Formats: sequence, C-alpha cells, structure tokens
Amino acid sequence: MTPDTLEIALRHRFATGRTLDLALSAPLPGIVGLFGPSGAGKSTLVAALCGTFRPDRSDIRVGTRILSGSGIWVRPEARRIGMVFQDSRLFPHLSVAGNLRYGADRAPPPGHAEGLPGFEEVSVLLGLERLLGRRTHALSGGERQRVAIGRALLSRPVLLAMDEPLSGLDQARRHEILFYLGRLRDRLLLPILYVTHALDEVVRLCDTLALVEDGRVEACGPVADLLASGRLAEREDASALLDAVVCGQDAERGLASVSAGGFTLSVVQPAAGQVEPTLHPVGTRLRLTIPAREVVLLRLPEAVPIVTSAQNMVPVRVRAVQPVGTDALAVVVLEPDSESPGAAVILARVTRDSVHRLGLVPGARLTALIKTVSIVVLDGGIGHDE
Ligand SMILES: Nc1ncnc2c1ncn2[C@@H]1O[C@H](COP(=O)(O)OP(=O)(O)OP(=O)(O)O)[C@@H](O)[C@H]1O
Repeated sequence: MTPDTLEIALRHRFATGRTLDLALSAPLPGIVGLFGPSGAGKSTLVAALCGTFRPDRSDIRVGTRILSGSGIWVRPEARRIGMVFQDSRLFPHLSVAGNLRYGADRAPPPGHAEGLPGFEEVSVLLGLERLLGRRTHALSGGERQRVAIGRALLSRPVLLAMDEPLSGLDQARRHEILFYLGRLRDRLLLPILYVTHALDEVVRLCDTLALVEDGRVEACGPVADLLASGRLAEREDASALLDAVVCGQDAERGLASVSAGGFTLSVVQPAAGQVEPTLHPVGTRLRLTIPAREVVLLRLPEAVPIVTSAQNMVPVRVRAVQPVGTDALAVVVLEPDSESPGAAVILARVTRDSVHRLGLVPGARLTALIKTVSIVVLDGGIGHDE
C-alpha cells in the first residue's frame, strides 16, 4: 500500500454459484474508470467500496485509510464515499439549495477533508447559482445530475463513486455534464471512481482505466496505454488519446498546431461544441482524441504534391496490426516516423484487404491522413507548459 493509491481486492461467491474476483490498484488523485459489459461486476465493486455490500473477502484502501481488510470493516456511513447514481435520487420536497445543504450537513467537522470546496464554490463549479431556489421537479436531467454531484461533493467525501451517472441523459446533456466533471477533475484533488459503458466518457475523463470482464479486472492502467495497446480495438469507437501542447496559433484560420507525442497536428480552435469556447494560448496542455475510423492510410510516391482538405498528413510507422474479431477489419497501431522520446500512438481502423494492399507490417512507413475536424480537443486546457 502507498499513501497515494486506491487499492481494491474482493472475492465473492453468490448463492447462485457466480463468483467475482476483482482487484485493482490506481494512483490517486485521479479518475479511475470501471469499464466493461453488463454483469461484469462493476456495480458490485462499487457497492463493496461503499460498504453497502459485504463480499466474502475484501481489502479496500483509499490512500492510507483502510475501509475493509486486516480485521477492519468500516460502516458504510463512516466511509465518507460520496455516491452519484444514474437516477439522481434528489429529495423532491427540498429545493436545489436544500438538497445541497443536505450534503453539507453530512460533512465531517472542520479539520477533515480540508481543501474541498464549500457551498458557494460548489454552486459556481457546477453552474448551479441560478437554480438554487428551484424545486427539483423543475430541473432538466442534466441539472438534476449536477445537483446530485454537488450534494455528494458537499458531504466532503474522500472519494466520489459515480455509477453510470450519464446513462439516462441525451447527448447534449451528457456533453454538459462531461464538461463539469472535467472541471472538477482539473480543479479538485478528489479521487473519483467512475463506472460507465461508454468509451467516450472514459477517454474524456479518466486517468486510469480498469477493464472489467466476467467477474475479473482484465487490465488496469493509464487510459492512453490501454487504448494504445489495442485491447479496445474490437470496439467500433476505438480511438487514441494523446497529450498535446499548443505550439502555434492561427486565429485567422481558426486553427492551432499542437505537438502530441512526436506528432505535429493541426486542430480546430476553439473546439466545436465546447461549453466555454476558448482559444488556448501557445504552451497550453490539451488532451486530444482521434477516432481510429477517421484515420486514412496512404502510400505516397516521393515528391508528389497532394492537395487535400485534410490538414494533417502525418508520416507514421506501423507498430502493430491488430485483427478485429472475425470481421474483415483490423486496427493498425501507428507511431511517429521519427525517433521521439515519449512517442504517442494513433490508431487506424482499416479493412484487412487494405492491410494486404498497403503491406501494413510492423516497421512499414507510410502517411496517415487525418481530417482536422476529426481530432477532438477535449474540453479545456489542463495546465500550461513552463
Ligand atoms: N445478489 C446477487 N445474487 C446472485 N448474483 C448476483 C447478485 N448480485 C450480482 N450478481 C451477479 O454478479 C455479476 C456482477 O453483477 P454487477 O451488477 O456487479 O455487474 P455490472 O458490471 O455492474 O453490470 P451492469 O453494467 O449491468 O450494471 C452478475 O453476473 C450478476 O448477475
């Protein structure tokens, strides 16, 4: 155990014979995504963390706090895990402010959980200032979830557990909440365990990803590494995640150039659909995601000028080719065609026919064509390079 990790290990056998053997370790603070199909064991793991379910065996630690194991079993109400569920579970007889105060009333006395925001700051962080007097039935689904998150935050938890908080929302509301969750991640040092079926939520929010399948954690590690490993290549929405730094602005054309793990890319600024559109100055660190299905691979004859609407023609080298299921498809893992320390990878989803036609074997050099509009700049800057 280190003071800065979340450690969960549990074993359980239900009366039906179904067994779960789930273990993960993740650095804190950060957002840990639990991702996997229905019935994999995600909700059981969250329930064990909160103490509402007691497995046959469990060792659960948040930093130096032991919640279970070593002869210890902390009561659920003493664990200080803030919960947010798919249905917001607000109190209908209370206003928004009343629901928030309910959370604040359950906070430990001053001296504990210092550093977490108070009522005013939570209202501002989650954009609730103008809703405080409203009854909860008069709120949209997205607003309800923001109140539920605020109520959980105000109880000053040591960890926030969110079980599919966006799955009941439409696409616009999902984006709205993702923006606010990204803001919480960037401004608070609060660990979050985040259960989801949606890969785009993992890519946008999470630092660590635990892949849960059939009662086991099949893999756990940094999100970008698991995406780059091709483990999620089977998915239609497979994508790469890159840390980038803005290295040039072209405000007139609405573009910025960024350096991302050895790739130089052109991205749209401000990103379409951002809740708070901003032009990120040179030096801003961003996260980008590039869907594998949006990347085209070319073999270009030397010195042939090509005019294309795609701004990004990137020299790449094949690192690996990952067959996708029984389909006639493959995902190609690509690295920059130049030695660069800390090189990132991008993924291209192609047909197996293209793999043969283009001679895509490890080490092959070619050009990746990426439409600028296909590169998603995730909300907000995440710091500034010194
Ligand atoms: N009380 C129970 N008795 C028997 N089996 C159970 C019980 N609770 C859960 N299970 C089984 O344990 C497994 C994990 O369930 P769990 O709800 O944790 O999955 P999940 O990954 O959260 O699924 P979903 O995404 O659908 O919520 C499933 O096979 C489920 O049927």
